[in-house]
Amino acid sequence: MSAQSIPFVVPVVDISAYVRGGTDAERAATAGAMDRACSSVGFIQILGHGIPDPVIQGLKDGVDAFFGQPLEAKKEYRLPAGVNRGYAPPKSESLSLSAGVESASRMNDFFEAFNIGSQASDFPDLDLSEAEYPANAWPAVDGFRPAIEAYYAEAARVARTLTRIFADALGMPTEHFAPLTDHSLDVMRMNNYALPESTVDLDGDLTGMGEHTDYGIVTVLWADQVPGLQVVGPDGTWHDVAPIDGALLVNLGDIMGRWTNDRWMSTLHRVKPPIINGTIRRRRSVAFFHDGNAEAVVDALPTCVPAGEEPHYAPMTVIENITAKLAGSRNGQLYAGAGSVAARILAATDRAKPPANRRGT
Ligand SMILES: O=C(O)CCC(=O)C(=O)O
Ligand SMILES: [Fe+2]
Repeated sequence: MSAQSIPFVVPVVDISAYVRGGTDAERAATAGAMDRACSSVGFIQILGHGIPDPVIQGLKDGVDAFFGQPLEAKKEYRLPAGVNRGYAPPKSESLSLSAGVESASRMNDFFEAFNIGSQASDFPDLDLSEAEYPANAWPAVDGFRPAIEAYYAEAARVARTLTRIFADALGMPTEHFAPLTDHSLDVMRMNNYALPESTVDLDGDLTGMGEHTDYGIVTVLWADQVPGLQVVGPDGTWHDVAPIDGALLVNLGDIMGRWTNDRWMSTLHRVKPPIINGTIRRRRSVAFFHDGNAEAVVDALPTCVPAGEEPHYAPMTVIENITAKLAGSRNGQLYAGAGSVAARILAATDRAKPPANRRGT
């Protein structure tokens, strides 16, 4: 069967054997399913994550309360460029630049976002840099902080559980990633895709969030079921993806690609929310990026480099990779080192366009 004729499915993996505890055989089955999912699609629907429904409801309510404020109120929570915290208004980022690809219209991603993450003060015993682990800026919105912190703690737990499954799936000791992620640079980005009616220019190059790969180890994504998220499948074309009931989406970031020497790949994705009767259908998502300790060196795992072969990438620290990617998305500097990510975007884009010389067929 050719790659073109394989139907695109995002595999579903139930991780309860690791969340609630299971037998060795159950955990081995989960790790095997994870390996197949990560080697083929790089996006996974996970069930059995154990996040209580009220925590997810609190997250949705908090996101609605924050983004429901007037733009001017939200802008109070804007932090200086380069600080990955606080409010990011629409059109302040261009994700495709992070991946080393020029977008047709720079800084045209219309999502607005609010970011929180791990702070130096969370680790008083370590001498962490405030620049790398900046302090959060909490908005004065009733109930927002406790609700968002409750979900953040759950997402962090799920991300760490995933790294244990990954270690088993890759033939490494289960706790291999623990010392590399004990003060992980984690960021949680709450995304709101909406534009006031009067600002929607349907002739423009309207992008919810430009094509990109995530930067870190793994992303745990809560999203509502409004369509918009698209993922490049093994056939090189874009496919719509929405979470099934009760599931979180999980996708691998570039660091996992480096650790696994491309046995697993960070998967390209973008967001194009539907436009119905001239208005954008509002869509929300919350991405928890688990990126690893800033100074952790990312070098191919020994189980992922066949005997006699060289690793595909030179060692790099977590912070070096994240800094280069953020310079792309935030400051408009093309990340020339994005390598295979840029090549994959260009290939996917080309395939999606009709051939130039085809007319009227
Ligand atoms: O909105 C989504 O579903 C995806 C968001 C995303 O890709 C990101 O924040 O990196
Ligand atoms: Fe993403």
